[in-house]
Parts: sequence; C-alpha cells; structure tokens
Amino acid sequence: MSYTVREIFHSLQGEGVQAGRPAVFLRFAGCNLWSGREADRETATCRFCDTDFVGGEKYPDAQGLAEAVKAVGGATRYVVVTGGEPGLQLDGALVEALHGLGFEVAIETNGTVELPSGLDWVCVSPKAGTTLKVTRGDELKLVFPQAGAMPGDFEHLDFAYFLLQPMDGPERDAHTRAAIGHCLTHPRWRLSLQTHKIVGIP
Ligand SMILES: C[S@@+](CC[C@H](N)C(=O)[O-])C[C@H]1O[C@@H](n2cnc3c(N)ncnc32)[C@H](O)[C@@H]1O
Ligand SMILES: Nc1nc2[nH]cc(C(=O)O)c2c(=O)[nH]1
Ligand code: SF4
Ligand SMILES: [Mg+2]
Repeated sequence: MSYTVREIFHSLQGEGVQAGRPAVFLRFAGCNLWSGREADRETATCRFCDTDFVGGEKYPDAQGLAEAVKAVGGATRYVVVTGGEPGLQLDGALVEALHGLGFEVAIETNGTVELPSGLDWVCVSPKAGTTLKVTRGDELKLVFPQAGAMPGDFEHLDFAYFLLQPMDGPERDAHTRAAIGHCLTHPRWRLSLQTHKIVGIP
C-alpha cells in the first residue's frame, strides 16, 4: 500500500505524558473529521483543528517511508505517527518496518478507526459527535472544553492516563484556566499543555 505524507520532522513531543521526549513526527495527509479546507471548517465534525494536513508526498512502500523517518531523526528512535488522522493509513507493514529500524512507534489518533496491532504508545483524543472504536490505550487526551465531549464521558475507558489539553485558539487562556480548575477538582485528570507552541518549536 502507498502512503500520503504531509511532513516528516524532528522535534520534541510537545503534549501529553511523553512531553519533552525527542521524536520524529510522521504526519499523514487527510482526516475523516474535516477536509482540511477553511471553507469547510464550520460544517466539519471537528472544527478546532490546529494543523495543516492537506496534500503532501506519496511513498510507495512501507520500507521506504520508514527509512525516510530514520533519515530525518538523527539518533532518535521514537516516532509519533499523526496527521490528519493516521489511523486511515498506518498499517501493520509500516509498524513492522519502523520496528525493524529500531523505532518505538507512538500514535496520535481521534480513535474513530481501528488501529494495527503492535503500537508502543496509543494516544486517543476523542472528538464530540463521533463514536470511539479505540477504547483502550496509554493516554486519553481530551481537548477541553468541548460541548458534547465531557471528561466524565471517558473515565470508564481503559487508559493509563487521562489528560485535558486546553483548546487552542483565541480563548486559549480561558480554556487553560478551566482545564486547571477541572484537574484540581477531578484529580484523575492531568493538564497537558502544548509545550512546543510555548517554546516555539515545530
Ligand atoms: C492535529 S491532531 C492529529 C491526530 C488525530 N487526528 C487527533 O485528532 O488526535 C493532534 C493532536 O492535536 C490536538 N489538537 C488539535 N487541534 C487542537 C487545538 N485547537 N487545541 C488543542 N489541541 C488540539 C488533537 O486533539 C490531537 O490530540
Ligand atoms: N512538538 C509537537 N508535538 C506534538 N504532539 C502531537 C502533535 C500533533 O500534531 O499530533 C505535535 C506537534 O505538532 N508538535
Ligand atoms: S480529528 Fe485530528 S486531524 Fe482531524 S480535524 Fe480533528 S484535530 Fe484535526
Ligand atoms: Mg500539532
């Protein structure tokens, strides 16, 4: 199978429990919850996306894409597969090829599509108005606040960590204060800041 890749870059994981960890980001093109076109944002299922995932380059096979990831990352052997929605393209062949080059493989997913097995770190970020197919994993990272996706809706799921990530946009500071308040009164939830935006790295 071929893959359409928006970008590959070397940075630090900015979010979640693994924040601060050097990582190669493999960002796939395309998402099932938004076309990526601004004209469609207000009618999309997911309307707050902070990412350009439109277009990109085709890679015909898993091994070639895994080697491209390695070439970008220097000595780093941790890859965060994201998008767009990476569950639409990530398959067992690519997970195997990345493992074969010594990578631990993490994913950032909206949780609406089944994932291949063998992933080393699964971060699910649920979106209001969708049905979760991925109901277990390592961290559940809810963008907050979201009408129709309350923290309590997810607490019964099988995740090791539960995080609230303030919704970025013009109201980010107010969303951050609200997320802090929720964590203080519901201590199984932790705050996830988008630290790469604070320090100005990709
Ligand atoms: C761009 S998404 C790509 C992966 C996948 N489609 C998903 O939604 O999880 C990467 C992460 O950024 C989060 N995110 C997107 N827009 C955001 C925003 N405006 N504020 C805070 N987090 C945001 C998502 O919830 C997800 O955890
Ligand atoms: N530094 C950095 N960390 C991230 N963690 C998740 C990201 C994403 O867009 O999926 C992301 C990103 O875009 N940059
Ligand atoms: S599901 Fe993820 S990639 Fe898709 S629009 Fe929402 S935040 Fe962006
Ligand atoms: Mg991002």
